Amino acid sequence: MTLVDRWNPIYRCTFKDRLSIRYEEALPDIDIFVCTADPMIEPPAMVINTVLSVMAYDYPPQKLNVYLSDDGGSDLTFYAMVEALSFSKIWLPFCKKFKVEPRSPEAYFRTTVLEPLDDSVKAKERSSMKKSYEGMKKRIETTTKLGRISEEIRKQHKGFREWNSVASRRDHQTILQILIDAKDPKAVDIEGQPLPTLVYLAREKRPQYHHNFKAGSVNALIRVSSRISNCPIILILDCDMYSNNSESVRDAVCFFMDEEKGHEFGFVQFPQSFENLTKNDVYGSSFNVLSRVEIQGFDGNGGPCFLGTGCFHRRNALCGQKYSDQECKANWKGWSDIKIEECASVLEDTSKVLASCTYEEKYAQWGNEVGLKYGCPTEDVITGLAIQCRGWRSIYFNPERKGFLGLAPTTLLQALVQHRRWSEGHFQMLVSRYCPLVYGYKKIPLKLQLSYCPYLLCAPNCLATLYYVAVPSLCLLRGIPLFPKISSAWVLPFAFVIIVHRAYSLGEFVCCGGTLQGWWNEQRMWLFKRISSYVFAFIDNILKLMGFTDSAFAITAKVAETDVSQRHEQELMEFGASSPMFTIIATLALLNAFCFVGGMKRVVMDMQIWFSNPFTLQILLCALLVIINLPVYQGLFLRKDKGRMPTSVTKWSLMFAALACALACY
Ligand SMILES: O=c1ccn([C@@H]2O[C@H](COP(=O)(O)OP(=O)(O)O[C@H]3O[C@H](CO)[C@@H](O)[C@H](O)[C@H]3O)[C@@H](O)[C@H]2O)c(=O)[nH]1
Ligand SMILES: [Mn+2]
Repeated sequence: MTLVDRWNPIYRCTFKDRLSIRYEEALPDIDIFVCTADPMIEPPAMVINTVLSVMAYDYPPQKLNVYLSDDGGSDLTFYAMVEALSFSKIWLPFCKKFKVEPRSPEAYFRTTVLEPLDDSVKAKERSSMKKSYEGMKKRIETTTKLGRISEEIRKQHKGFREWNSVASRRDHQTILQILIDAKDPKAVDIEGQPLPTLVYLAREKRPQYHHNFKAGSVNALIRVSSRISNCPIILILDCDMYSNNSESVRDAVCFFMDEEKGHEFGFVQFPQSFENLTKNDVYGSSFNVLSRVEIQGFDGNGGPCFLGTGCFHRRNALCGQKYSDQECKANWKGWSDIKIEECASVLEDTSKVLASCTYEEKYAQWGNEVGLKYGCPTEDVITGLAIQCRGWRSIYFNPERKGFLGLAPTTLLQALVQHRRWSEGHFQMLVSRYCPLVYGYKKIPLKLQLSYCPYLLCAPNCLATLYYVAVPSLCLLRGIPLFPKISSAWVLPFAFVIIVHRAYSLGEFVCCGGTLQGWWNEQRMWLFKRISSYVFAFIDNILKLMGFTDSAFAITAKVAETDVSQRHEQELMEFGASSPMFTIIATLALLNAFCFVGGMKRVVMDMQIWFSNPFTLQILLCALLVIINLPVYQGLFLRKDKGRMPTSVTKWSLMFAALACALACY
């Protein structure tokens, strides 16, 4: 299915030195959007690390504008931003002086502990910087734990007063605070260098208005930033995706400023990479093959999809402008020069209305033709497709040193819930008017339309998988042969395809930097996703089509309790919670174990050699399922830690599996 992505991969590189020589003065301004939604799931200390890492980009600071959208509307996050504001004054000069990498303080102090420090000046400055950072982190974490802001802190910034009138996180006015205003001559770091603009926004929330999750938040940012800085290039980031490479902005600008083709590019997508993966990646979330093979192929077919984070957009393209050859070519370097003169307090007052609930009622094209699209859990993919259909090309750039690093889920349930959201969004896209084959017809190349399809078809795929994990095994138990004998010539083509396909997948996985065990884990996740996430996504979609439910956005947790993260490091699969998804997984695992035992009994009693036994293939399939499910049996019966399967899941799944087997036998 994904063959179409493997035809014509494109690998890109940039020449940043030439960019500086030719265009250092003409570099475009950049708006950077960071989205956060909940101070408990996404700790403010982590959020500001992302913010600090992008403020410290190796780029003229007066050309950088960093916006944080806080859908949690939390003064705890705002407090962290106030702390970040003062910390940036020492952090940015430090980064530039010693060319520090990565520029998220947390990641820097964690990853470079072992680096030998022969340079004593650096050593001294670094340890004092570390102290300041840890002091700040401590203050933020204590406040977050406390859950409210003390009187003393309140006095630090006028912005805290806004929270006097906040009823709840779902019911409050727009809060907009320009924390650093680059036009203010006093906004400098300790060495007197200018600082990037820093803005905090919590858009208005009212219970009677749908807020459209991340898409709504990005769209509010697009409008607010258009008043404050209006930069031609926008970088969109999730709050956990810190910049791991201080030159990424220059990389992206290299594409947009390309003299021949630059004017055609709508967005430049970097891969999603993660910093918290274990060696063998138990939940198969590394996306190694995806980001090193498949999206490269997407690029070759006409441009990668938009992945929601780590992506540089051309503002015009994102805001609905159609690509037109002459027009765009004529002003490929003419980045808008409208300088905004108003001072921060005026801007704060006049821009608030842009983030209000009622604004989009008046301008209904938002969320439709303009900005990110609403109504789909994978708003990013749909939006990317729409931009491509407006004639823009997109670029995939996967540099040696990763541009951004984020956090992957650390428990099985979170991983499955994330895939449920994704597959639900994808399937929804397939059956909506945004189906690439319909929406993209004659607008984008056929091969690009086809490239989208394998991902969009995930959810309905669950039906075939459900059939193959249950029916052959039950038939084995009952004594109905389904597959040809292994001596039959019919077996050959199937065996050939299966073996070659899996061998190729293994080879590819290892070439992309995975391990053998990692591949095996991915096969298990492949199965689990198909029998749980995709099933629910499929059902949800059907219900939605019939108008019963509405899709939600379950935010992926970014922190785990100590014992959970310990088990994650030991690569123990984390069950822990009771969820219907686990019940399905456990039921099918047990069912196959029962059928395997029953099937073996039959074979032993029949005394037929395996070569001419009609059940050999069924037994093999069943055995394979038992082997791949080993961690499930462990979680059900052997483990004693908190990450084991909850007893209720064990009970129900035993009952269901026994019932199914009983029905099959009699
Ligand atoms: O109401 C909301 C919900 C989420 N977010 C933010 O959206 C981002 C992504 O959410 P997360 O829970 O981390 O979801 P993931 O599954 O990790 O996100 C992936 O998938 C999403 C689409 O499903 C994309 O939007 C993301 O960019 C992509 O990283 C986070 O920064 C959130 O703070 C909001 O701003 N408002
Ligand atoms: Mn995430």
